[in-house]
Amino acid sequence: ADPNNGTVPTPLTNYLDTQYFGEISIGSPAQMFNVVFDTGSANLWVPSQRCSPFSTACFTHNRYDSSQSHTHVENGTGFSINYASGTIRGFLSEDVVVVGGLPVVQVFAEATSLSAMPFIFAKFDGVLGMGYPNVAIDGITPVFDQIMSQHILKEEVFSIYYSRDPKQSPGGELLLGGTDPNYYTGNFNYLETREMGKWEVTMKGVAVGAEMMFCAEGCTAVIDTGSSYITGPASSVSMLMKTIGAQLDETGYKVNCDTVKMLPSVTFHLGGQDYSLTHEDYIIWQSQFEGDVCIVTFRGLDVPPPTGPIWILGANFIARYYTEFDRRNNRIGFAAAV
Ligand SMILES: CCN(C(=O)c1cnc(C)nc1NCc1ccco1)[C@H]1CCCNC1
Repeated sequence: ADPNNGTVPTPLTNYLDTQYFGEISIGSPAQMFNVVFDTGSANLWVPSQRCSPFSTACFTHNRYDSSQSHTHVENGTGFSINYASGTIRGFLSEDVVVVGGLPVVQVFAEATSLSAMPFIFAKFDGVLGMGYPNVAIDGITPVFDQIMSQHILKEEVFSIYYSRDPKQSPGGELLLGGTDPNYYTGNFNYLETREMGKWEVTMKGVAVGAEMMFCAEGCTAVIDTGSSYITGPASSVSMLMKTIGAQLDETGYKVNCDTVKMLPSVTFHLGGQDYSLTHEDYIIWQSQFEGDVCIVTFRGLDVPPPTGPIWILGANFIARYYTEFDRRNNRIGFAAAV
């Protein structure tokens, strides 16, 4: 009998409340990798043993060596993926991938070049896309679709918990097949995904304090478990930051730590519900030797049409609102995280 009754948990590591990743294995014998479970993309990639020695981001991470795996199947098709934040190039391979103890035969990309920015800062090795198949590059069937076709999950959903306390262990949980009552309270509120095949919803407004400031006529919000921050159109975010007195420097927005307690909440109107973040949720307070630094976890990002303009709700939002991604009903559920 299945001890997890049709659900499969994977504990996640929380790195500074900005990177959350879990362990998978690829190949036989198992080669271990830390990956981000990313609803903002739909492909699996890990660094390759064959990556160029000049790719700093490559040799500082675990690399897949196909010559050491007797279940490896050659493919060789070219692969490249461009995130707003960086580029990955490589080629396709097939091997046994194990997620939460579940083996699937999976086509994935061996990355032979990773842009130094941002991947030299990555504590994870690769990315496991949890997006829909129609956004998968090279038309590859994503890992979660492979798992669904095994008909072992109680429900065709997966849920994500991100801890806000860097000292808490585990720092989060991916649960395939259901939701985990240990990590949320109250009921779920559901939103239909806006467009088939993307983890995005229609947002009805963004308020600062009690005042509606953006997206009053409606806009798109992507729920991206692989993004650290909340991003919005650069002009809107810069107005929002001015309202809370934040200054932009080369690493992002910061506020004077003395003002943090008085900062207003920022509220996202989604599906008839208000999802508010307080300063506890959107400020990362770092004590550094030259004094405390208070980072605002919002970033300006202009995504070009037709995809943009969009808001991206990332880890800081998910840490406050436990999120269920429902492939059966094409909807996203939010509940208050514990
Ligand atoms: C993974 C690539 N992503 C990042 O935003 C990103 C980049 N570089 C670093 C160093 N970290 C990132 N995310 C850390 C993280 C883990 C969980 C929450 O945030 C995005 C690209 C767009 C699709 N969605 C994912």
